[in-house]
Amino acid sequence: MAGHGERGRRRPDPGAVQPAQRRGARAGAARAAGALPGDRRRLRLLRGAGQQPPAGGGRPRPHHAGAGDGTAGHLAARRRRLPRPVPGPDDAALGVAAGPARRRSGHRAGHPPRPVGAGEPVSLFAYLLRYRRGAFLLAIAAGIISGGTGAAFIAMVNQALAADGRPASRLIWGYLALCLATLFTRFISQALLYRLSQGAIQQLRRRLVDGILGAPLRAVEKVGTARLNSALSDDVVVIADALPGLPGICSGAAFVLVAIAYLVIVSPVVALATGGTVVVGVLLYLLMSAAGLGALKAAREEQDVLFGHFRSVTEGIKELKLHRDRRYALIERDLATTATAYRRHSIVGLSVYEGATGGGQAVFFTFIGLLLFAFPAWFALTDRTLAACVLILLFAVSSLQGVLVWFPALGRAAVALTTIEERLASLAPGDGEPAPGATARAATGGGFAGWRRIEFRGVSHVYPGPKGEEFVLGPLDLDVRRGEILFVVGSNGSGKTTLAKVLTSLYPPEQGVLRVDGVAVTAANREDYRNLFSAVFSDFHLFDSLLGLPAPDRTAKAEHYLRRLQLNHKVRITGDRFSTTALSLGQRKRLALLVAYLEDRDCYLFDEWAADQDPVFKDFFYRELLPELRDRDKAVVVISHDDQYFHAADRLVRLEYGQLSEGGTPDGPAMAGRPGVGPAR
Ligand SMILES: Nc1ncnc2c1ncn2[C@@H]1O[C@H](COP(=O)(O)OP(=O)(O)OP(=O)(O)O)[C@@H](O)[C@H]1O
Repeated sequence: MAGHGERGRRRPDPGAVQPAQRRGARAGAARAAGALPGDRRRLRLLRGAGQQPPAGGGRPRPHHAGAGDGTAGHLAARRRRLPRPVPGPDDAALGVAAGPARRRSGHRAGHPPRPVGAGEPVSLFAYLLRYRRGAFLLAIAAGIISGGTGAAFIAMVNQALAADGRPASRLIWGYLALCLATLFTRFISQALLYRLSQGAIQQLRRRLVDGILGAPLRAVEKVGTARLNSALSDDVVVIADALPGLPGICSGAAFVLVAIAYLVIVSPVVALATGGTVVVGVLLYLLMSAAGLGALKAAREEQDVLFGHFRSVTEGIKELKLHRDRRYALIERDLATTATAYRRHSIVGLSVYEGATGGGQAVFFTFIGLLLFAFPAWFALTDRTLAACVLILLFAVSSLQGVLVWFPALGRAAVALTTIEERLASLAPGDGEPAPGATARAATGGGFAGWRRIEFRGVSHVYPGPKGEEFVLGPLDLDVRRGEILFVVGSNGSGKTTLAKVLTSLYPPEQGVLRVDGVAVTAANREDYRNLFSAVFSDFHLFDSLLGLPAPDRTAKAEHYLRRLQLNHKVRITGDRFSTTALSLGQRKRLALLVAYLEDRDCYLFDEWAADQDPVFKDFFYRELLPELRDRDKAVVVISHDDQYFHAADRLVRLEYGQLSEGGTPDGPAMAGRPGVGPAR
């Protein structure tokens, strides 16, 4: 889009994103922690079988680190510039806190957690607690009981071993009851936590989708699709991968606690020493894992950069195949550098986590050694007490191992959650942006039925640019009328597409007013206003079905237009689905035009639609299709570089450097000598 239009009106932008910030933002995306293929397969199998990895031996899937995108200050600064939304009734109902990341959502599965500050880590436990406090506490309680019964089970084994002669029937029945209680509570805890965590994942995805759809287009453009895709697909998966660890963590921790409690009965001095050892082990673990978390965050920051390179590989495959040096530079320099940095941070992060886990275990084994070899000399412990203590501690260590092994996955999940919260925070809901679930009245164009004229008065839009410069569209005065074909022409980068986005109110005017028959377009009626338009932008997206179009006679109409657009030999419509969208660019644009026809809105906007059509169809478009729409009393706005068809316009306006030329009279060089181009009517 860069063109000499950029040289247009520039002025310093105090809030402009500076190059350093941009670099930070780019660098501030990432994934960490490379997965071991064997581990992935194993965990998938376990999950498929509805199991969790075995305590102690089970290893969570090492996946990606999640983390802040490394642009905490940048995001925080951006958030500060964004308007603070006013809490809506939905929010109150959902218990959503007012704040930058507050969502308006019809999704009722629990309360979206409060937004967090940039970089503030969000633990999975805290997230689930805020998501469904009651259910989560219940699941934790069941996990604790399950762990507790496990420890009681050990106590009973110990008693049975210590019993002289035949064990009492009370012990046998107690043993059976404990077996059942352990199995039952473990199942309940796991089932509850799986249910809860899957709901939380669904809600997280929904919050992201709602966040994207509820944010102003500019905010979404600024965050960038690569980062949003990475959050939607990758970060959510990282979190999902850590969730199966929760039941085992709860029961394992409970096991250790109950084991210590039992030790109090067996030997208070050993229990006290064990408690002290646990505190030392946990402190050591926390100290070491903090360093690991830092490395995982750094790896997560590399992830978005890496994803950007992957996108270059898939989307730029033709250019890369045709140019050896470019391919070499991308693969061997950019991609390799980022991949190496990502791998280095991941290895450091995961190794430190593993080291922390090993450190915790080492502390325990040292303690067991002390117990075996030093305690008998220091304290009066019988052989039987010593054996009982060692047995309990060995089980406790194995249980602890099962807990600690999940901690790297929890660390990555915390980083991923933080990243998602940061993305959501930078997608603050826009004033007048629709609640994503809203449909009905808006789809009909609502309050503007029977309108005749759209007016721009002093409308402007500013893109912050590099080095504090910016592109300014406007201030513009312009009318768009029904039953009229309006051409918007101008050189590359002069602001035509930007004007189209302002006209459709995808960019609400930053200054000036947009009116329909004298009624100002505001946040309250913006959704109705947008639904006046059918648009085919130059970077249009073609859905593979007639998504959202009313069913009555839809297929018959679609088939009619397929014939008119000469697509009937390529595409069929079954139900509401196109048989294919694997078409040439020109054909895809025709299919997008078909969808626009079926929408049957009052105002049609075509952004360089004909640019990819063959001469015959181009002629058909300008000479037949456009006049037909006008005759159906549609307002038709055509952005075009096809100067040989400018005569098809009823009125033509020219944009240069973001400014409309006087009166919209076509008098530029491209118009010289063209017939049929006249002044504004
Ligand atoms: N998302 C964006 N963020 C920042 N600047 C942008 C963005 N989109 C466009 N611009 C800048 O705004 C100016 C106008 O762009 P626009 O796409 O409106 O031009 P155009 O007239 O449609 O160009 P073309 O004829 O090449 O399609 C350009 O200088 C471009 O660099």
